[in-house]
Amino acid sequence: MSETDTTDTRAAIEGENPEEIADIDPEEDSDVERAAREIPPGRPLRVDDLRMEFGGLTAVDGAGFAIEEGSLTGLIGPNGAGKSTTFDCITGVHRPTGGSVKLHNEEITGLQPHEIAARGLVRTFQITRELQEMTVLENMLLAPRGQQGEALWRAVLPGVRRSVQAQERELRERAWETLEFFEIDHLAEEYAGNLSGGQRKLLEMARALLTDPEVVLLDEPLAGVNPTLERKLLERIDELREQGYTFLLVEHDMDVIMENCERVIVMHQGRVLADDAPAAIRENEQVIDAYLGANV
Ligand SMILES: Nc1ncnc2c1ncn2[C@@H]1O[C@H](COP(=O)(O)OP(=O)(O)OP(=O)(O)O)[C@@H](O)[C@H]1O
Repeated sequence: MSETDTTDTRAAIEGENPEEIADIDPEEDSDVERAAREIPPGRPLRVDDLRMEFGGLTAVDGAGFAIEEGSLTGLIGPNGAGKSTTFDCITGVHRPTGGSVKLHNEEITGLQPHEIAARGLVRTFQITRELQEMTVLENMLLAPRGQQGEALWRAVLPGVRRSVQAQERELRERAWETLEFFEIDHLAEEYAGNLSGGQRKLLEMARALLTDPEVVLLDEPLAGVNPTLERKLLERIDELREQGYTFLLVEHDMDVIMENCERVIVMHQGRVLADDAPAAIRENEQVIDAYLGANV
């Protein structure tokens, strides 16, 4: 392998051109290439050559990117570009038909959503009709998966009961702390269905964070949120980033993306068209042609 090849491989790994990663044949790897493809410690989430086909339709067509720890990265693209399907493949809602998703270098491709959540990657979910009939606090207590308390039989075993009770207590404390963090603790006894659109978005975020994730995928968290709550939500995201949480955000509001994300990934027809800082994205001719046009 020539020095130029090595440089190109490293450039691809550093995220300068993630699409190049798909061109590397794993069978042909040297030790140097294999070592270089390990996720650097600062990149908890990595997607390589991701594909998702529904019958004859290719929704995701070899998408690849890596996300920096503690970052807020935007994922944008025109309708049907494959953003939601990419989220669904990362979080285990769909089993991708090709490619790989790694969390801290661990292969999580094709795992169930609760298995992925247990490893530290979650997404926000809309509060369903069923959850709307529960209080905010009940919504919080239902959120974490894989808690010992879920396995009821454990509670009847001697010795385990105490640990279940301790875990329940801890969960309640954490639920209250999280509600306070999002300033919706005063709504704890309110039915989720009575919350405003913005308050519901805060609850969705609070629920996701209760599992203590490292990486959080946000699917349009600001849709229908008034400017005051929008500011509050973005401030909370900033604080959480300082604590090391990592966010990947799908959002149609281009101002929010451009003003708050340090990096923007643009998808088009199932592929990554561009992956750069907002200022560079604004000026990228391909992006303007494919998507932004009059939006910037
Ligand atoms: N379950 C499914 N079965 C069949 N086709 C699907 C399915 N989910 C998505 N698609 C198709 O895959 C393509 C990508 O859709 P996707 O929802 O991922 O795009 P998107 O970028 O999130 O779009 P939007 O911004 O409109 O939400 C679309 O053509 C869509 O119709």
